[in-house]
Amino acid sequence: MNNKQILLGVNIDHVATLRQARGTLYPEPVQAALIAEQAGADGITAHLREDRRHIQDRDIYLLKDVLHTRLNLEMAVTDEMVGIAGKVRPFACCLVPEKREELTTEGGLDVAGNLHRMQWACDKLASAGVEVSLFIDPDESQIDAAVKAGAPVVELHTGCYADAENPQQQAEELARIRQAAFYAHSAGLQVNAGHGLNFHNVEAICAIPEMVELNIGHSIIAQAVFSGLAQTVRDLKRIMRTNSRRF
Ligand SMILES: CC(=O)[C@@H](O)[C@H](O)COP(=O)(O)O
Ligand SMILES: NCC(=O)COP(=O)(O)O
Repeated sequence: MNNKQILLGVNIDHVATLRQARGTLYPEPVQAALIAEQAGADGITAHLREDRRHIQDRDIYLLKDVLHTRLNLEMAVTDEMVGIAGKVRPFACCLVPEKREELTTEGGLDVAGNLHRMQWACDKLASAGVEVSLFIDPDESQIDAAVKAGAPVVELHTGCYADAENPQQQAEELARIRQAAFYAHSAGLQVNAGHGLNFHNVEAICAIPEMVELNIGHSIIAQAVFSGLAQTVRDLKRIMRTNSRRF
């Protein structure tokens, strides 16, 4: 079992969404990242999408230079993105699926169906000193494939849990995540989770003892509109500390 408090990675994508909406220089995602760190974020996540709809290349290079915690670069498994990661050398890269037409990430990577490509990306990034995380559905076949691909970390996609339409469906999705976390930890993987987590649904995920880190973005930036970013991060960290079962 893990023996530390569960960690919070703050995803700042949607600070950049607000900036890109008008093509202004503000709000500055890098400023948001530093505020989040000072408020207790254990790391900063940023998703450099192929279409650059929010985070820009310059954001990633600046974040790498100024963060005091660590940068988790989310990216698609493409030659371009692996090349950028090799130049930036963030602490970690989380490999995610991308579809140009998607509103947001719609599911986990199909590692099992693209094993050689995933092995290639894991090898390239590991040789650059980057910790690789694979963003996957809470599915044992994908966990097995992540081990074969050589990734040390998986991030379990919590979107179906977050988007559940009723308490029964949410309970079923939570059970899937719990089982996947146990299975992945038993396989020697570090277990993270993310997507769609918020102040109302995060407690049950925090209570999963194998859970090491949660990456949360959209709900933090949304709440920050009302409470401010620093206070929002402090509030969420308090909820996570209270409900964490890591010992
Ligand atoms: C992989 C994931 O769930 C998010 O980290 C991802 O960043 C979502 O994409 P958008 O930030 O573009 O909504
Ligand atoms: N990988 C999940 C993440 O970084 C943030 O996802 P969301 O909280 O913006 O849905």
